[in-house]
Amino acid sequence: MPENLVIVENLHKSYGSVVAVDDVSLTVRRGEIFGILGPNGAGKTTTVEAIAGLRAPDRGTVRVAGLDPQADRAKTTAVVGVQLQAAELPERLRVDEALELYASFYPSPANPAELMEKLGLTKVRKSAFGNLSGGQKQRLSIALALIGNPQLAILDELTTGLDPQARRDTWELIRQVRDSGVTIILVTHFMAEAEYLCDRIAVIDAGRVIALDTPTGLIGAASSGQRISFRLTTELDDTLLTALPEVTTVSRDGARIVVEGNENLLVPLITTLAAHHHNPLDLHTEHATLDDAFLTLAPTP
Ligand SMILES: Nc1ncnc2c1ncn2[C@@H]1O[C@H](COP(=O)(O)OP(=O)(O)OP(=O)(O)O)[C@@H](O)[C@H]1O
Repeated sequence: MPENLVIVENLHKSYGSVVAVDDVSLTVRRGEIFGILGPNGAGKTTTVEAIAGLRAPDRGTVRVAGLDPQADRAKTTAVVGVQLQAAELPERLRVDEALELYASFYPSPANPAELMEKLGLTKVRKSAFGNLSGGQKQRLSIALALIGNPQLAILDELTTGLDPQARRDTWELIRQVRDSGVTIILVTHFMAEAEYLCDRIAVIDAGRVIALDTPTGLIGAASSGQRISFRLTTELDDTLLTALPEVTTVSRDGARIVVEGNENLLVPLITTLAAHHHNPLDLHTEHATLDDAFLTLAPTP
């Protein structure tokens, strides 16, 4: 089996005069949770729709398990499960009916009862779609993406609108799905979600991939490292600190002194302060997060 399940090369798609995807290239490895992150309108949904065979690219190539999703539509449908943004079902359709209906579209579907059990839907199997909670609707949409026994599941804006507990539960579910052997592409706006779940992330902005790395790699590449703040009751000569090779900036935030620098900042900072009889109070260290990296990579205009 090839290691790369999805290969996208130089994908381009316009809607009239709007360039949705300008030039996207990426590969998704078998067995990973691959995140696609980007601001509104960046081209994320169009990219995953092209991978699923739901959009014909204007230019470029897409391969999923060696198939061309446009030319091999039927075969691709059997390989890719899609949970797209705001998927709505008829209000009165019951959970078990929805799964049985979707199962009938696939050549070798999963067993609906087993899937309901796995996704915690057994209790609500006789409930109508319209009566489900947000979290239950989301779990049903994941179940529908998995009913065809896909190799690849595409999940778009999976946890939007869910409360923190339901979001956490969904994250655990996604990990279980991956551990059962399904490769996952996750489109998300939530940095914490991408940081927690994804093995690698492509950051897309204005139709192009502007960064592609592990969450840790992205954070390291885009941030200056560490930020430490504290108060002093003594007067500080900033040059004491700016002279340290680990320090990049020294600034003030009200009464607090804020020092930014690399990951090794803490020890030289404290020893230098102590050597000059400064006693830092209320000291906080902050590490950069994916949020910081994202704002550096794709700042809002
Ligand atoms: N069917 C369509 N017809 C015309 N323009 C479209 C269509 N679908 C998307 N667009 C435009 O293409 C651009 C990219 O849209 P796309 O939905 O791929 O971005 P996105 O990154 O998924 O955005 P969001 O995070 O807001 O869902 C946007 O400017 C959008 O308005």
